[in-house]
Amino acid sequence: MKLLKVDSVEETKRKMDHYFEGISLDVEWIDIAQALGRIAAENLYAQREVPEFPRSTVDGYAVMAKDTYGASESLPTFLQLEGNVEMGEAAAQKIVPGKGVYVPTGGMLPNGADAMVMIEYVESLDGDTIAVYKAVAPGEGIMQQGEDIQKGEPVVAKGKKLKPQDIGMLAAAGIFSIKVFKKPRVFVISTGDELVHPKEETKLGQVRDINTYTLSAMALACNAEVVGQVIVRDDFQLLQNTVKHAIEKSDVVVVSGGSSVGKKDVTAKVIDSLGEPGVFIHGVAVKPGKPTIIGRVGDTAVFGLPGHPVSAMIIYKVFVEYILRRLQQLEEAQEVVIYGICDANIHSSPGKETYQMVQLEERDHQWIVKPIYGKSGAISLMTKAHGYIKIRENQEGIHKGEGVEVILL
Ligand SMILES: Nc1nc2c(c(=O)[nH]1)N[C@H]1C(S)=C(S)[C@@H](COP(=O)(O)OP(=O)(O)OC[C@H]3O[C@@H](n4cnc5c(N)ncnc54)[C@H](O)[C@@H]3O)O[C@H]1N2
Ligand code: MOO
Repeated sequence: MKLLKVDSVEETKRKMDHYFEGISLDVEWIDIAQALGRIAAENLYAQREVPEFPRSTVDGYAVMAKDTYGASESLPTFLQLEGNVEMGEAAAQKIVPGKGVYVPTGGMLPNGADAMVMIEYVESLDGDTIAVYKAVAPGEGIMQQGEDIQKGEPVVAKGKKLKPQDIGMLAAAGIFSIKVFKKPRVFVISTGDELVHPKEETKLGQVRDINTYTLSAMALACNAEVVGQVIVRDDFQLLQNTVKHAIEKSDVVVVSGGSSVGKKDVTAKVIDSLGEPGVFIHGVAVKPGKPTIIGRVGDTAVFGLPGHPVSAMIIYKVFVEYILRRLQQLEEAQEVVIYGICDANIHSSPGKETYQMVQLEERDHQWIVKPIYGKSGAISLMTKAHGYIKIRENQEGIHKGEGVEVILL
């Protein structure tokens, strides 16, 4: 019987790993200025060291630390001033015992100097002599050559999603053009005889399409490119033509609706009709979202998500994002998790991994996690939720007062 035997979440992920073994996105070269959110397709190593010369981290005087030993507010050390270092210019001076040179923050440290005394602890006496009122240790107030980045050091690993700081790091390390994975192309289809475009007037019984909007937005949030967004009737031929076209244009096709086993639920048959290996999952032990379909046609992943807007979003997060991460060989988990204390007992569905929507409230420096309830057709549930908790299939719900992990939405 269909949908009576379903796979667990772990089994489903294992099967996805198996069916998508060796499939990944093509790569392209881009300028680092365009690389935010893109995923590095190779390990990158620094082409230069940073800083390229020892620099002062304060406004003050470059000295030999040992000249300042014993100096204090009541007993200063007197040094001969050897002029200034200018910003952006090489330091021409050489520090020998008994000498000091003025260096601004970021300026080059003259040869021989091994510490900086901040200007606050120095008095300029006659233009040639300075009184130093504080002892400094070697290395104080200095950033050594190569201290930030060593030449040849790994700066970005393959599979890293690039953040603003990574782009700054690449610029500093002398890398301006990088190989990244192409953005995954996602095609979103809503199927249902009842569905109409949300701008249209409806007749009784018709339903305005929500899923192409939420699912496309979720794809964009994962840095994917949305290459199609359409509504199709529950008609085998029509859906087959649309999914066939979508497969040709994309890496991931997401069909919502028609995933169950009703007479008009044709998504699984359509996927199977379009090529090998076809559907390898129909039914997952999750709540919501049990009738989930996952297949592969050629190198394209094809998903049949439950039509209910909440279920479609949850299944997208759990399985479509999993495949998007896999295709891009993304290293880090994308989920942002926080810890809190559950404010009420939560029931689970034995044998199913349950995703419970929650709201968060900060109380006494702690996050209080409150379950919120609604039908899986109610999109408002998702807008009210700050996140969700996962209750494992063998876990008997959660007790009030228990600590839980919340995955933020
Ligand atoms: N005999 C069984 N029936 C059902 C089972 C089951 O295990 N055995 N599972 C139920 C569950 S759970 C779900 S979820 C649904 C999923 O069914 P479908 O994927 O076939 O979804 P539809 O019937 O097409 O739609 C469900 C519901 O959602 C509305 N919908 C669909 N698409 C959209 C859209 N793009 N925007 C807004 N709303 C949409 C649709 O009008 C329906 O009300 O199956 C159960 N049945
Ligand atoms: O599992 Mo269905 O997704 O609850 O409505």
